[in-house]
Amino acid sequence: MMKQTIQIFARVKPPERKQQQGIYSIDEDEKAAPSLEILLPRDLADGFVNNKRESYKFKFQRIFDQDAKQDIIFEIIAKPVAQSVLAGYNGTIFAYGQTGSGKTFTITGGAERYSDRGIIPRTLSYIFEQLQKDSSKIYTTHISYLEIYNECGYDLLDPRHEASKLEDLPKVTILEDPDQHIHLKNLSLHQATTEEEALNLLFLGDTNRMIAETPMNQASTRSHCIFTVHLTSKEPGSATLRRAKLHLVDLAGSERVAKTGVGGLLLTEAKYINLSLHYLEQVIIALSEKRRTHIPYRNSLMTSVLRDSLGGNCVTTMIATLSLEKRNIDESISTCRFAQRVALIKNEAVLNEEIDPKLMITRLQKEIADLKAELAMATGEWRTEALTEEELHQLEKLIASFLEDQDPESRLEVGADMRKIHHCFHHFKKLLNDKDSMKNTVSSTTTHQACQEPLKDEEHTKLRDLLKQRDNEINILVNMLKKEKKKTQDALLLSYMEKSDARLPRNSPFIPGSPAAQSTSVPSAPSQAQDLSICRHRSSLLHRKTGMREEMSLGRQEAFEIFKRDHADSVTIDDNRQILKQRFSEAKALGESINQTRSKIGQLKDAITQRHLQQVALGISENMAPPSIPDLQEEKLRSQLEEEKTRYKTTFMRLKALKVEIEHLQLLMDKAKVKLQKEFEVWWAEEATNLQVNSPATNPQEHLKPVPQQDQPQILLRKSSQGREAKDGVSSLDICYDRDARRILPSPCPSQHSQEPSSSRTQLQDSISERPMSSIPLTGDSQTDSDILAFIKARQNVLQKKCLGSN
Ligand SMILES: Nc1ncnc2c1ncn2[C@@H]1O[C@H](COP(=O)(O)OP(=O)(O)OP(=O)(O)O)[C@@H](O)[C@H]1O
Repeated sequence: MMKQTIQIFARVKPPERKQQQGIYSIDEDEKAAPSLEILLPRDLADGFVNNKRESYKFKFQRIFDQDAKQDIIFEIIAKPVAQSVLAGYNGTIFAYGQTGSGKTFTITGGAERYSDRGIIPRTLSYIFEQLQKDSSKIYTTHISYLEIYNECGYDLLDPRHEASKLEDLPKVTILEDPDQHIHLKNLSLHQATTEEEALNLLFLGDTNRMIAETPMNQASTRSHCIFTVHLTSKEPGSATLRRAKLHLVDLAGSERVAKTGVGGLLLTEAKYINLSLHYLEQVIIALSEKRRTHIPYRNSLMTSVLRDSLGGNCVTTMIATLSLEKRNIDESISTCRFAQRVALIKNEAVLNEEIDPKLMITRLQKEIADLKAELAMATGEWRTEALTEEELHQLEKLIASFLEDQDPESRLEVGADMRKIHHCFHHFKKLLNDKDSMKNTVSSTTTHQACQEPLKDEEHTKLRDLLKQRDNEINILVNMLKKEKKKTQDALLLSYMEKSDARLPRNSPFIPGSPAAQSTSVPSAPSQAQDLSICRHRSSLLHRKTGMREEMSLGRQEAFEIFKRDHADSVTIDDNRQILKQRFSEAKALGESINQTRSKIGQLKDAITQRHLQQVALGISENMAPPSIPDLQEEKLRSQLEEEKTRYKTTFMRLKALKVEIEHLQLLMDKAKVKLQKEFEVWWAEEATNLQVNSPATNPQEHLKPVPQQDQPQILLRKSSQGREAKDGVSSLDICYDRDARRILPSPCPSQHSQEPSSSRTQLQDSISERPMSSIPLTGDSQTDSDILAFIKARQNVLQKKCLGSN
């Protein structure tokens, strides 16, 4: 049992603006625990009713200042909890703090850089690495991802997320068994056999969360997310199962309704925006007060789910995230106060062991059968019916293994069944008789041989050499067999890589035929299948949920391209694309180096075998026994072989790590793309509605009105995919909503995108950019019209920005 209070850590986020001096200080010198002192600026301190304090001091297990990197956070905070979980204890890490203080950054990680990955991906990586190392147990890992929004639970990994709105999905509800254990109905568990599979599940959940969010409902700041790793372990042959859960929790923003600031009531009476957090606070208060017996866990879904983590069977850690700027001082003090209360809560973590019911039943059945037989013997009621075929077969097997067993202490256990005991005696009698008759035959043969001439010494040596030669041949054959086996494994791996990495760029080091593909270990068949299905699921999700670019009309695609180019995230996507390219070429180089090392190893092995054969052959031809000291040249070859093997191992590990990084970067890029496309869809819908409402041309009659030639930018709608012809009155080709649009539409100011100056084009562009939207003739087809308007708007926005930028 591990008795421990909840560990509390603080992490200060780097400021968005220039650092304000003197708002806080960290005292690391204090021996027991470092302390964080928050200093109230004079103007704020005066505002606190009945409170002239100018500073507040809080103790934490450890305080991480602004420059603390994600790897340190993992090492100090998450790794010990992960280690407890691997040992069979439950673990929880939760981040608590106001909106924007860095909870998601700490728990999941930043969306930009690989080095920014947070506690979840790093913990997954660590856990799978440890599982791989430990062959003494059989482990099974499952993942679940729960979101609690407005006191309702949603399964972020529910495949129906694709097709349904959040509200339409079945809610996750609590079931409590008679032992007061909590079970969650409608929360799916997904097996993950590798780190990559687990990361894909994390990505799926995050994407589902992002997609369900609307501008009206910024769920990410108001919802709680609980990513859980369920780990089961068992020693081979044992009936005892160990189950442990690791909850990684990103809570909603902890800000309060009454952000009174100077006004006063703050810190004591202010109410949480979030009901679940309010109930969480009540549970924490109840737990931290010694005399309280009733803890109101049942009040909310979140406190019910986290029941074990708070005052129960769990190793729990809290990270207080702080955005220590002047405007956030009140919230920061609240967060620290909350943490101090949490630190008083004692948990008792126990190993969660249970007996595998199937194995237990078999064991008990056997025990019952044995006891029945013993009873029958004791009461003299022997069973008289003949042993069945199956029973006889089992008995023969038992006898055979008993006879084969070299251990003199071994026993033949047949239970208290006289029929079986009799059968054993019969068997042994028969064996004894057979042995006697064999002895007679053998002794007559040996007498006959003894009469023959004794074998000559020379013949002995020859036979011995022949034996050695055969040994060598066998060795060579075994090596050949090993090589063939390796080739088959490589072929399997290639086909796996071919499927799973079909989305990697052409120069991917993991594509079939590339060196790296031949050197990675072969994943198990079920894992491949699941992996592939997750990848497919991920990309289909990307397309379906975000309006699918291939389904966009051409105008909309064009507008999307402009929107994308102008979006702040496009820089991140481009940066990551560059890094990804670099990583690919690094991986390619590593793959090539691995391939070279592999062939070198093969050559060295061949050379060693040859050298060995030569030595043996020499011995045979010169009729000499092989030398007892090792051959020097062979020794040299062997040490070279060892060096190459070490090089192979190191390069292979580097390639493996690089592959994880590449996968992660791809996930980040996918995520950024989903976000971008989602934002575009929102913008598009808004713009189309606004423009259609404002534009007189939305009147179906309006577009038929003749427009004076000189006033009118003439528009040709060439929807090539539909083969639709240009409409009357809008027939000359000035603006074209196809792939050539950017070539035909010039910018009003010189830009990188339009390098061909043309006076007529400039005129045209001027007329478009200056013209109110309402004067642009439309087609009457609402879909097409919204394409036109949104496109022109997007284009104008970009052009205006560019002009501003260049002026
Ligand atoms: N330690 C840090 N280093 C660098 N950037 C950080 C750090 N912490 C947070 N950020 C950045 O600050 C912004 C807000 O952080 P984050 O989204 O993690 O806050 P949050 O507390 O989860 O907010 P919410 O309650 O809205 O979910 C993000 O852009 C994030 O990348």
